[in-house]
Amino acid sequence: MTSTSNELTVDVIIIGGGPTGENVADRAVQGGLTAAIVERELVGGECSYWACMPTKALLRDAAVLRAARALPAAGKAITGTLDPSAVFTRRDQFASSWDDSGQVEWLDSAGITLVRGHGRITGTRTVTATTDDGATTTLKARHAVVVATGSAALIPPVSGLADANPWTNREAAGATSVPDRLAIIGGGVVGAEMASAFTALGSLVTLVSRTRLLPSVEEFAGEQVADTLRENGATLHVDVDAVDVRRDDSGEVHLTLSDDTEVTADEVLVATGRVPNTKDLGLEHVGLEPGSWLEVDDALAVVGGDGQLESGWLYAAGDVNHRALLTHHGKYQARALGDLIAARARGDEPDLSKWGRHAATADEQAVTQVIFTDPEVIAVGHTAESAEAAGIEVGVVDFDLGSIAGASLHADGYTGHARMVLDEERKVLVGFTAVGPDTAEMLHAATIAVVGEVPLDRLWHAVPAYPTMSEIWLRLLETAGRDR
Ligand SMILES: Cc1cc2nc3c(=O)[nH]c(=O)nc-3n(C[C@H](O)[C@H](O)[C@H](O)COP(=O)(O)OP(=O)(O)OC[C@H]3O[C@@H](n4cnc5c(N)ncnc54)[C@H](O)[C@@H]3O)c2cc1C
Ligand SMILES: NC(=O)c1ccc[n+]([C@@H]2O[C@H](COP(=O)([O-])OP(=O)(O)OC[C@H]3O[C@@H](n4cnc5c(N)ncnc54)[C@H](O)[C@@H]3O)[C@@H](O)[C@H]2O)c1
Repeated sequence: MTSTSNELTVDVIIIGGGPTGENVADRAVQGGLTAAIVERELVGGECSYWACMPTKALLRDAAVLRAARALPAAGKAITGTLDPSAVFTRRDQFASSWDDSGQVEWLDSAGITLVRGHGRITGTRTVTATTDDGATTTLKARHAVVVATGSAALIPPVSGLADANPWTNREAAGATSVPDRLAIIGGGVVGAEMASAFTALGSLVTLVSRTRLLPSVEEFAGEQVADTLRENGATLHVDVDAVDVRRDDSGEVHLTLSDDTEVTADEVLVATGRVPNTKDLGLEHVGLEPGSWLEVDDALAVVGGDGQLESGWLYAAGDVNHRALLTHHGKYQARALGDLIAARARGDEPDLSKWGRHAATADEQAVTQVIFTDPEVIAVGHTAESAEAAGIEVGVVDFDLGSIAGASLHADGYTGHARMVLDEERKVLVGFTAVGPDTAEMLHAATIAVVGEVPLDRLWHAVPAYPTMSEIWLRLLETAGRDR
């Protein structure tokens, strides 16, 4: 059988049909351009099938159960335990049973062309997509090529680990049974969320972390999550590395830690960060290093290379540019970039000023994140430490979230904490972090305050309703003092 080869010319080619790629294409089409997405696996990307959605579905039932158990009468009404198979069934729905036909329908309805296959840059404004059976499509872009190929789990060079058949986020998100004993290497967001999920599902979890738990957020938040994990039966080894991992003939996995502790488990999950999906992308054709994160300028145009990129036709958005490895930030970049490519195609100058239409300023000043652990962590903008490092005149204001009337109504024994980080010179909020059950939906108020650079004296006029947990804002302001 001979393989087929096709040719296609469009205005914009997007390699990678994850949330970022889909949104770049959508905005470009809305801007009057034609767009084609090249996707080698499932349209919808890591987020839809092996990351955000399925993992949050694994966590949700346990969160509801906990909330009910925190109230005496509701708690009494709960007579059973969590049924993992029912959790997995609902998770399957949220991963669309790993079938992307719904997303493909959406692409059709949005007027975006889908080309199945592995995309490689083969020249200036040229991408070749190759399917598993060797069929190729050569795509030419009139205006731009966007790399939105995302990231994959990093398997660190720990002796024996790669041969021990470790789980990555894919096996954890798609688990069909609950291991009796689960070892997790990595105490970042994936490690902490999956420790919460599998502890609730019934695994005996042992988490090994090189750093304190959740090192990217304020220390108090990681500490409360660590305390809760321990209370729920997990074992945490912090400030140690896994140095050796072996799976024996019986299927058990044995980990040796840098402090000589031995851990035995049924499965080991690697959650030690991400690598960019750029290894086999043809980057060498434009003088870039295969396997590297793609560095971009303010317009999200890829910088470096051997001179072929000078006319600014190659862009990178989402995880692959390493600005903020979060779906909502990838989509935010995508909206700015799709509009920017359309503007440049019309001959218009993009608006790259701070907070301008085509600038992804929030990636630098207001990254938002909800960590769906037990309890949840919410964060926007700076931590006290990162504000200090950025040369800001830092003011830190803390308050006990559990002492807010709304929180004590929400759950008996509610425990939580909140911090605002102030720029004392400009008298604005530059960061906010809180930890506590059911805080996720409280994040956006903080985001608006940070992005809007709302002066502190105006924030006093944003009156939180009584008795809600949002009264934390009033208490933080009172603690800061009106004449600060
Ligand atoms: C366990 C886990 C949980 C997470 N939870 C959250 C969360 O709750 N909230 C949140 O905001 N973020 C979360 N994230 C992060 C989030 O998943 C990523 O930030 C997001 O998926 C990035 O989107 P993207 O479009 O840039 O890349 P991806 O979603 O990785 O999509 C890239 C697409 O490109 C395709 N591709 C790659 N190379 C090629 C090629 N050469 N040719 C053709 N196609 C290619 C891939 O098949 C994929 O479909 C989580 C991550 C993990 C690992
Ligand atoms: N709710 C969410 O928003 C959400 C959920 C999951 C993942 N994500 C995103 O996915 C990305 C990847 O998450 P992640 O947890 O894999 O990475 P991460 O960078 O957040 O954490 C990795 C952790 O592993 C540790 N580590 C690295 N090598 C190690 C080793 N050899 N031994 C022991 N520990 C080691 C690091 O010190 C770090 O604490 C994050 O950037 C995160 O933003 C977001």
